[in-house]
Amino acid sequence: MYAVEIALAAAAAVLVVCYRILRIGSRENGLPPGPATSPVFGNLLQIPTKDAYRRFTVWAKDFGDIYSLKVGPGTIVVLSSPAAIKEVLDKQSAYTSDRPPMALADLVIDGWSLFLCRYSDRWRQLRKAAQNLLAPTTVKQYLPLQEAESTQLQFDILVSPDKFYAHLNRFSNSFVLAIIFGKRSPRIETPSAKAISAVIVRWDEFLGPGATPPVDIFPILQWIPERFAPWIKEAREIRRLQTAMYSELMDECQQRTDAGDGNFFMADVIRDQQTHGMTKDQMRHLAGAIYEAGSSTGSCFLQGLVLLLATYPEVQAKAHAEIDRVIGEARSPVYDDTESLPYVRALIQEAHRFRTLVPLSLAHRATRDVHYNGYLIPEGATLFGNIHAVFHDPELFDDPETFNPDRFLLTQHGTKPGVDDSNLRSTLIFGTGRRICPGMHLASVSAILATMKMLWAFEFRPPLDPATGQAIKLDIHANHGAVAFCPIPFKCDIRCRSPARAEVIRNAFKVDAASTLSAFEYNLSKEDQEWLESVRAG
Ligand code: HEM
Repeated sequence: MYAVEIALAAAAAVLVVCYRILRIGSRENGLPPGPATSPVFGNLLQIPTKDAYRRFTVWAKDFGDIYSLKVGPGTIVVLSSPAAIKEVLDKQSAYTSDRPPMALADLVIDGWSLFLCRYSDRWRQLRKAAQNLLAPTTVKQYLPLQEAESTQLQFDILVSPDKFYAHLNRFSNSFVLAIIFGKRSPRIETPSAKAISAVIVRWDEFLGPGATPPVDIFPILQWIPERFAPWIKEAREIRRLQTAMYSELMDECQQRTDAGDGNFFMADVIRDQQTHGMTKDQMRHLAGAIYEAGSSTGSCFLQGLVLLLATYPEVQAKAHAEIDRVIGEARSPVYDDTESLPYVRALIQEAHRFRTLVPLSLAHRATRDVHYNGYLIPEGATLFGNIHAVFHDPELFDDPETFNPDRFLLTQHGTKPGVDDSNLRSTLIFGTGRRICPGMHLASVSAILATMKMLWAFEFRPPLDPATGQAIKLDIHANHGAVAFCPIPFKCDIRCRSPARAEVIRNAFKVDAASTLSAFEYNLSKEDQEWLESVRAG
């Protein structure tokens, strides 16, 4: 009899445990609606590891501007309208500015990456230091260097148009490297720049969805023995490579600072080490994170822009016409021309809308219960501001799948005339609340300079099929990258618009840009030096 009671109690206990396990992944009461869940996994298996933002936007159509996804025991809340994003991520940013924990990423950066850092005193410390580099007033000082680097961009594309994709990488990386570490990379083959890019690609892949097991959702996965967990080996290797390359750059900065040289960010950070209260390792992380966040975003945007220009010749023709009318052929555009080129500005806004660079922004995390429209966003929930869904909402934008810069000439945010756009802001592409991109001023200047100069100089066409002579259709939606939406390398038929323009570019690169650029040509390789001497003398 006694044995039967024990057996019944054990069976009941097993049932309760099974019930509890199977309840994992179910949507709790009060959460916003969302797609049906499966036991244990919730919606985890429905979230694609590639281009998840597309599925997120489809779900926004099905479930509205706030919906939830269950990933195991965790909750994701996706906000897909300007009002929801403003209310939750901007206005309540005191409670929605954390980042989700990333145990595996921390094996690489020890929690010291500005863009992945938890909302904490550490983040405030990093952000304050970054502000010194990226505040609008400081950014103005970089204008001569940005002008000169974009002149080199014109020169590089003129000389080897087939390598335009790599030239855009160099342009973006070199400039950010120069303002942080006081050292530019003059060629796409510059050895240090190549090494840094390779590590950044590896790190980006490591952070990509599906690249590593979801240990933050199912902590039990952390106990997988290291010999069966290649991702741990990869984390250690990335950490080793990052440490080696940033330490080398930091050591150079230290030597220059000691020698009284150093009109660049890391020199200031080293000089003010006491004020910033950071160790050498932490300074290295600060510099590395800003470099990683700032270099590839710029090139991804410009590569996407070239893709769009080649695909939409009628848009390109309008931009050319405006530039020709305002600037003419005798000189290349400069930053001060921006105000006189409304169509080019609209083109940049539309490129950001159409190919939203960071479609889901970066994940935020709620640090306390937050409410929106009667729904609960529980403490600990991961939050995504689905910028892509906003920019592709047919209620807001006329024919959103058409690339049409004119919409930004019609209304401030490109929305349909008469639509309430009071919750939109032009900086939405740069994220939200206290975590908004600190590099946005720098990025905006780089984008307009490079766009004006490329349009003035070149015509971009789809590549020709060597066998048929016919234009090859470009895929404007093919992309790679874990966070930023970057076009997969593609070919483009690029031609200088006239011999007179080619001459202006050559002179500007050899004469005007040389003195500005050479101030950042530090400790160059022999090959880099020889190349610079030959192109400047030539
Ligand atoms: C077109 C270019 C760029 C775009 C579209 C962009 C977009 C973004 C977005 C969406 C975020 C996430 C904001 C959030 O969590 O709500 C972000 C964060 C960040 N961006 Fe940018 N960015 C660009 C260029 C840059 C540049 C040039 C730099 C620096 C040189 C930079 C540095 C950062 C940093 C450090 C963060 C992390 C901020 C934090 O977590 O507090 N970005 N960016």
